[in-house]
Amino acid sequence: MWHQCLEVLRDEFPAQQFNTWLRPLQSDHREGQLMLFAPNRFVMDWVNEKYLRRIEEVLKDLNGGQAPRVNMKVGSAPREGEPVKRSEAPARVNGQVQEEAGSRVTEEEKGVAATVASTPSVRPKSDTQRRPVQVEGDIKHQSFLNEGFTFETFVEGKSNQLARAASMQVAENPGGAYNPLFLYGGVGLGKTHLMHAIGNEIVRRNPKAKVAYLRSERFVADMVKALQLNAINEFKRYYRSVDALLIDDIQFFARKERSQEEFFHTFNALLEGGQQVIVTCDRFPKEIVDMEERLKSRFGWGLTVMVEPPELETRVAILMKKADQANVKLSSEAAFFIAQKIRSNVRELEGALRLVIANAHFTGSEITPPFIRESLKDLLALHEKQVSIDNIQRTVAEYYKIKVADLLSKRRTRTVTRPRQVAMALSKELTNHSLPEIGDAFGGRDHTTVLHACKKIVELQETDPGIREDYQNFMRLLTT
Ligand SMILES: Nc1ncnc2c1ncn2[C@@H]1O[C@H](COP(=O)(O)OP(=O)(O)OP(=O)(O)O)[C@@H](O)[C@H]1O
Repeated sequence: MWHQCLEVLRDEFPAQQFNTWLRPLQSDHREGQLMLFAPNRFVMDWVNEKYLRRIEEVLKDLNGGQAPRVNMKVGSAPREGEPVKRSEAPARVNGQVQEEAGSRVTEEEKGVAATVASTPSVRPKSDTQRRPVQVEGDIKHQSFLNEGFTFETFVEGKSNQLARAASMQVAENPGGAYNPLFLYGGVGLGKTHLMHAIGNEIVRRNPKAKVAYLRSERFVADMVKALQLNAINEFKRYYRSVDALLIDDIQFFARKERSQEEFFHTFNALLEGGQQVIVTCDRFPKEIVDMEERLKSRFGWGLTVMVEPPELETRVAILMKKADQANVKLSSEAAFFIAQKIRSNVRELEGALRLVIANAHFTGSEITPPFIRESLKDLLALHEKQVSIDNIQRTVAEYYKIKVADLLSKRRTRTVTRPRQVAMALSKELTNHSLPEIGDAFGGRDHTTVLHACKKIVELQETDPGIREDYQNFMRLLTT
């Protein structure tokens, strides 16, 4: 019955919502009671609040008007014949992990140390006001939280609602239920902003809290330096002494084996001590290549949330807010015009607004759509040249003489699946969208389906000259 219920809900809710909240639920039906298992508390609370009523209604319909009792729990469903038990609570980590000599520092790690060490401190991404975080310990470097990156300055929209809510929860209860918090998504979408917002909020609530923010390069550089100076114990002590460790752009640890190992132990020690860990990454943990499995799986213990590209209304709201912060009057017509043209990410959106404001300032002009068009001429020309998933779908459908709707449909006949896989592989190669975003754009498919399609097409290009030729044709059609 739960599977039937899911089928009904799948048609009712947008794919993103369905995949985030409903699909991960597992069920166990016994003695007139349906137990739903959520992967973590956050999902459970959200489903309880937003979807449970509808779930009960659907179940009632499916059950001939009689509603089964529905309860929710954190954990996973017991297998056939197994008693119901609470599981999934992260197995506690042994803080006293045996730290053998382990991996050696790679040449790449040494290279990072050479470049990062020459910078005096961790540089925040923006030049706005910055505040040193209280840090102690023997490693004397500064780490900064950007004071301008707060929850108040973060504009909420559908695309970041969940990430914002989760971040807020962590800020209110660091080291609590959502540890670690893993924020992921494409470039310039606000992950760093949210991470700083959490740090700022933790310090606001508890001025004594020790919060360390750093990009992963800094961690690598500090570690290499500590090893060179025979000060690895100080390094460990420092990183393990913080109340919250915020590490930005963790994908940078790929191939840096010694850093991964060191981070793994730090991570375990912090979780064990009830200290909060927050990590950002440009992709879903399982998709990070050249990263140890044990580290990737540990990322998934707390809460993993995606920040998506903002939809039009959110882009407009962000522009209005940024203009307001800069004390510039921006009409909603002008904001709408920019938001419609710049769809890639918030950083570019901000850049475009800055350019328009500077131009208006120098020329004394009013910010109108024609003025914006002129100011952003070069940027817009570049955007128009970029390949979109939409464009890829249209081109592929036309080439194979099928409909775009077929590519997005659930149909699994060969005439449709192969073109669909080709279109997915092209989307991965030619656009900046992540695997989950591409999956979404193909009728709400899972990111693993996209990954499989990409691998399949690489394989086929080796073995099937027809596919190889098609793929090369598409590359030509789409990029010239
Ligand atoms: N929802 C939002 N409201 C207000 N500002 C935002 C929002 N999202 C992003 N920004 C702004 O966009 C800029 C880029 O955001 P940020 O640096 O946090 O992106 P990111 O996801 O960490 O990118 P990267 O992956 O490149 O590190 C920042 O100036 C940030 O303030």
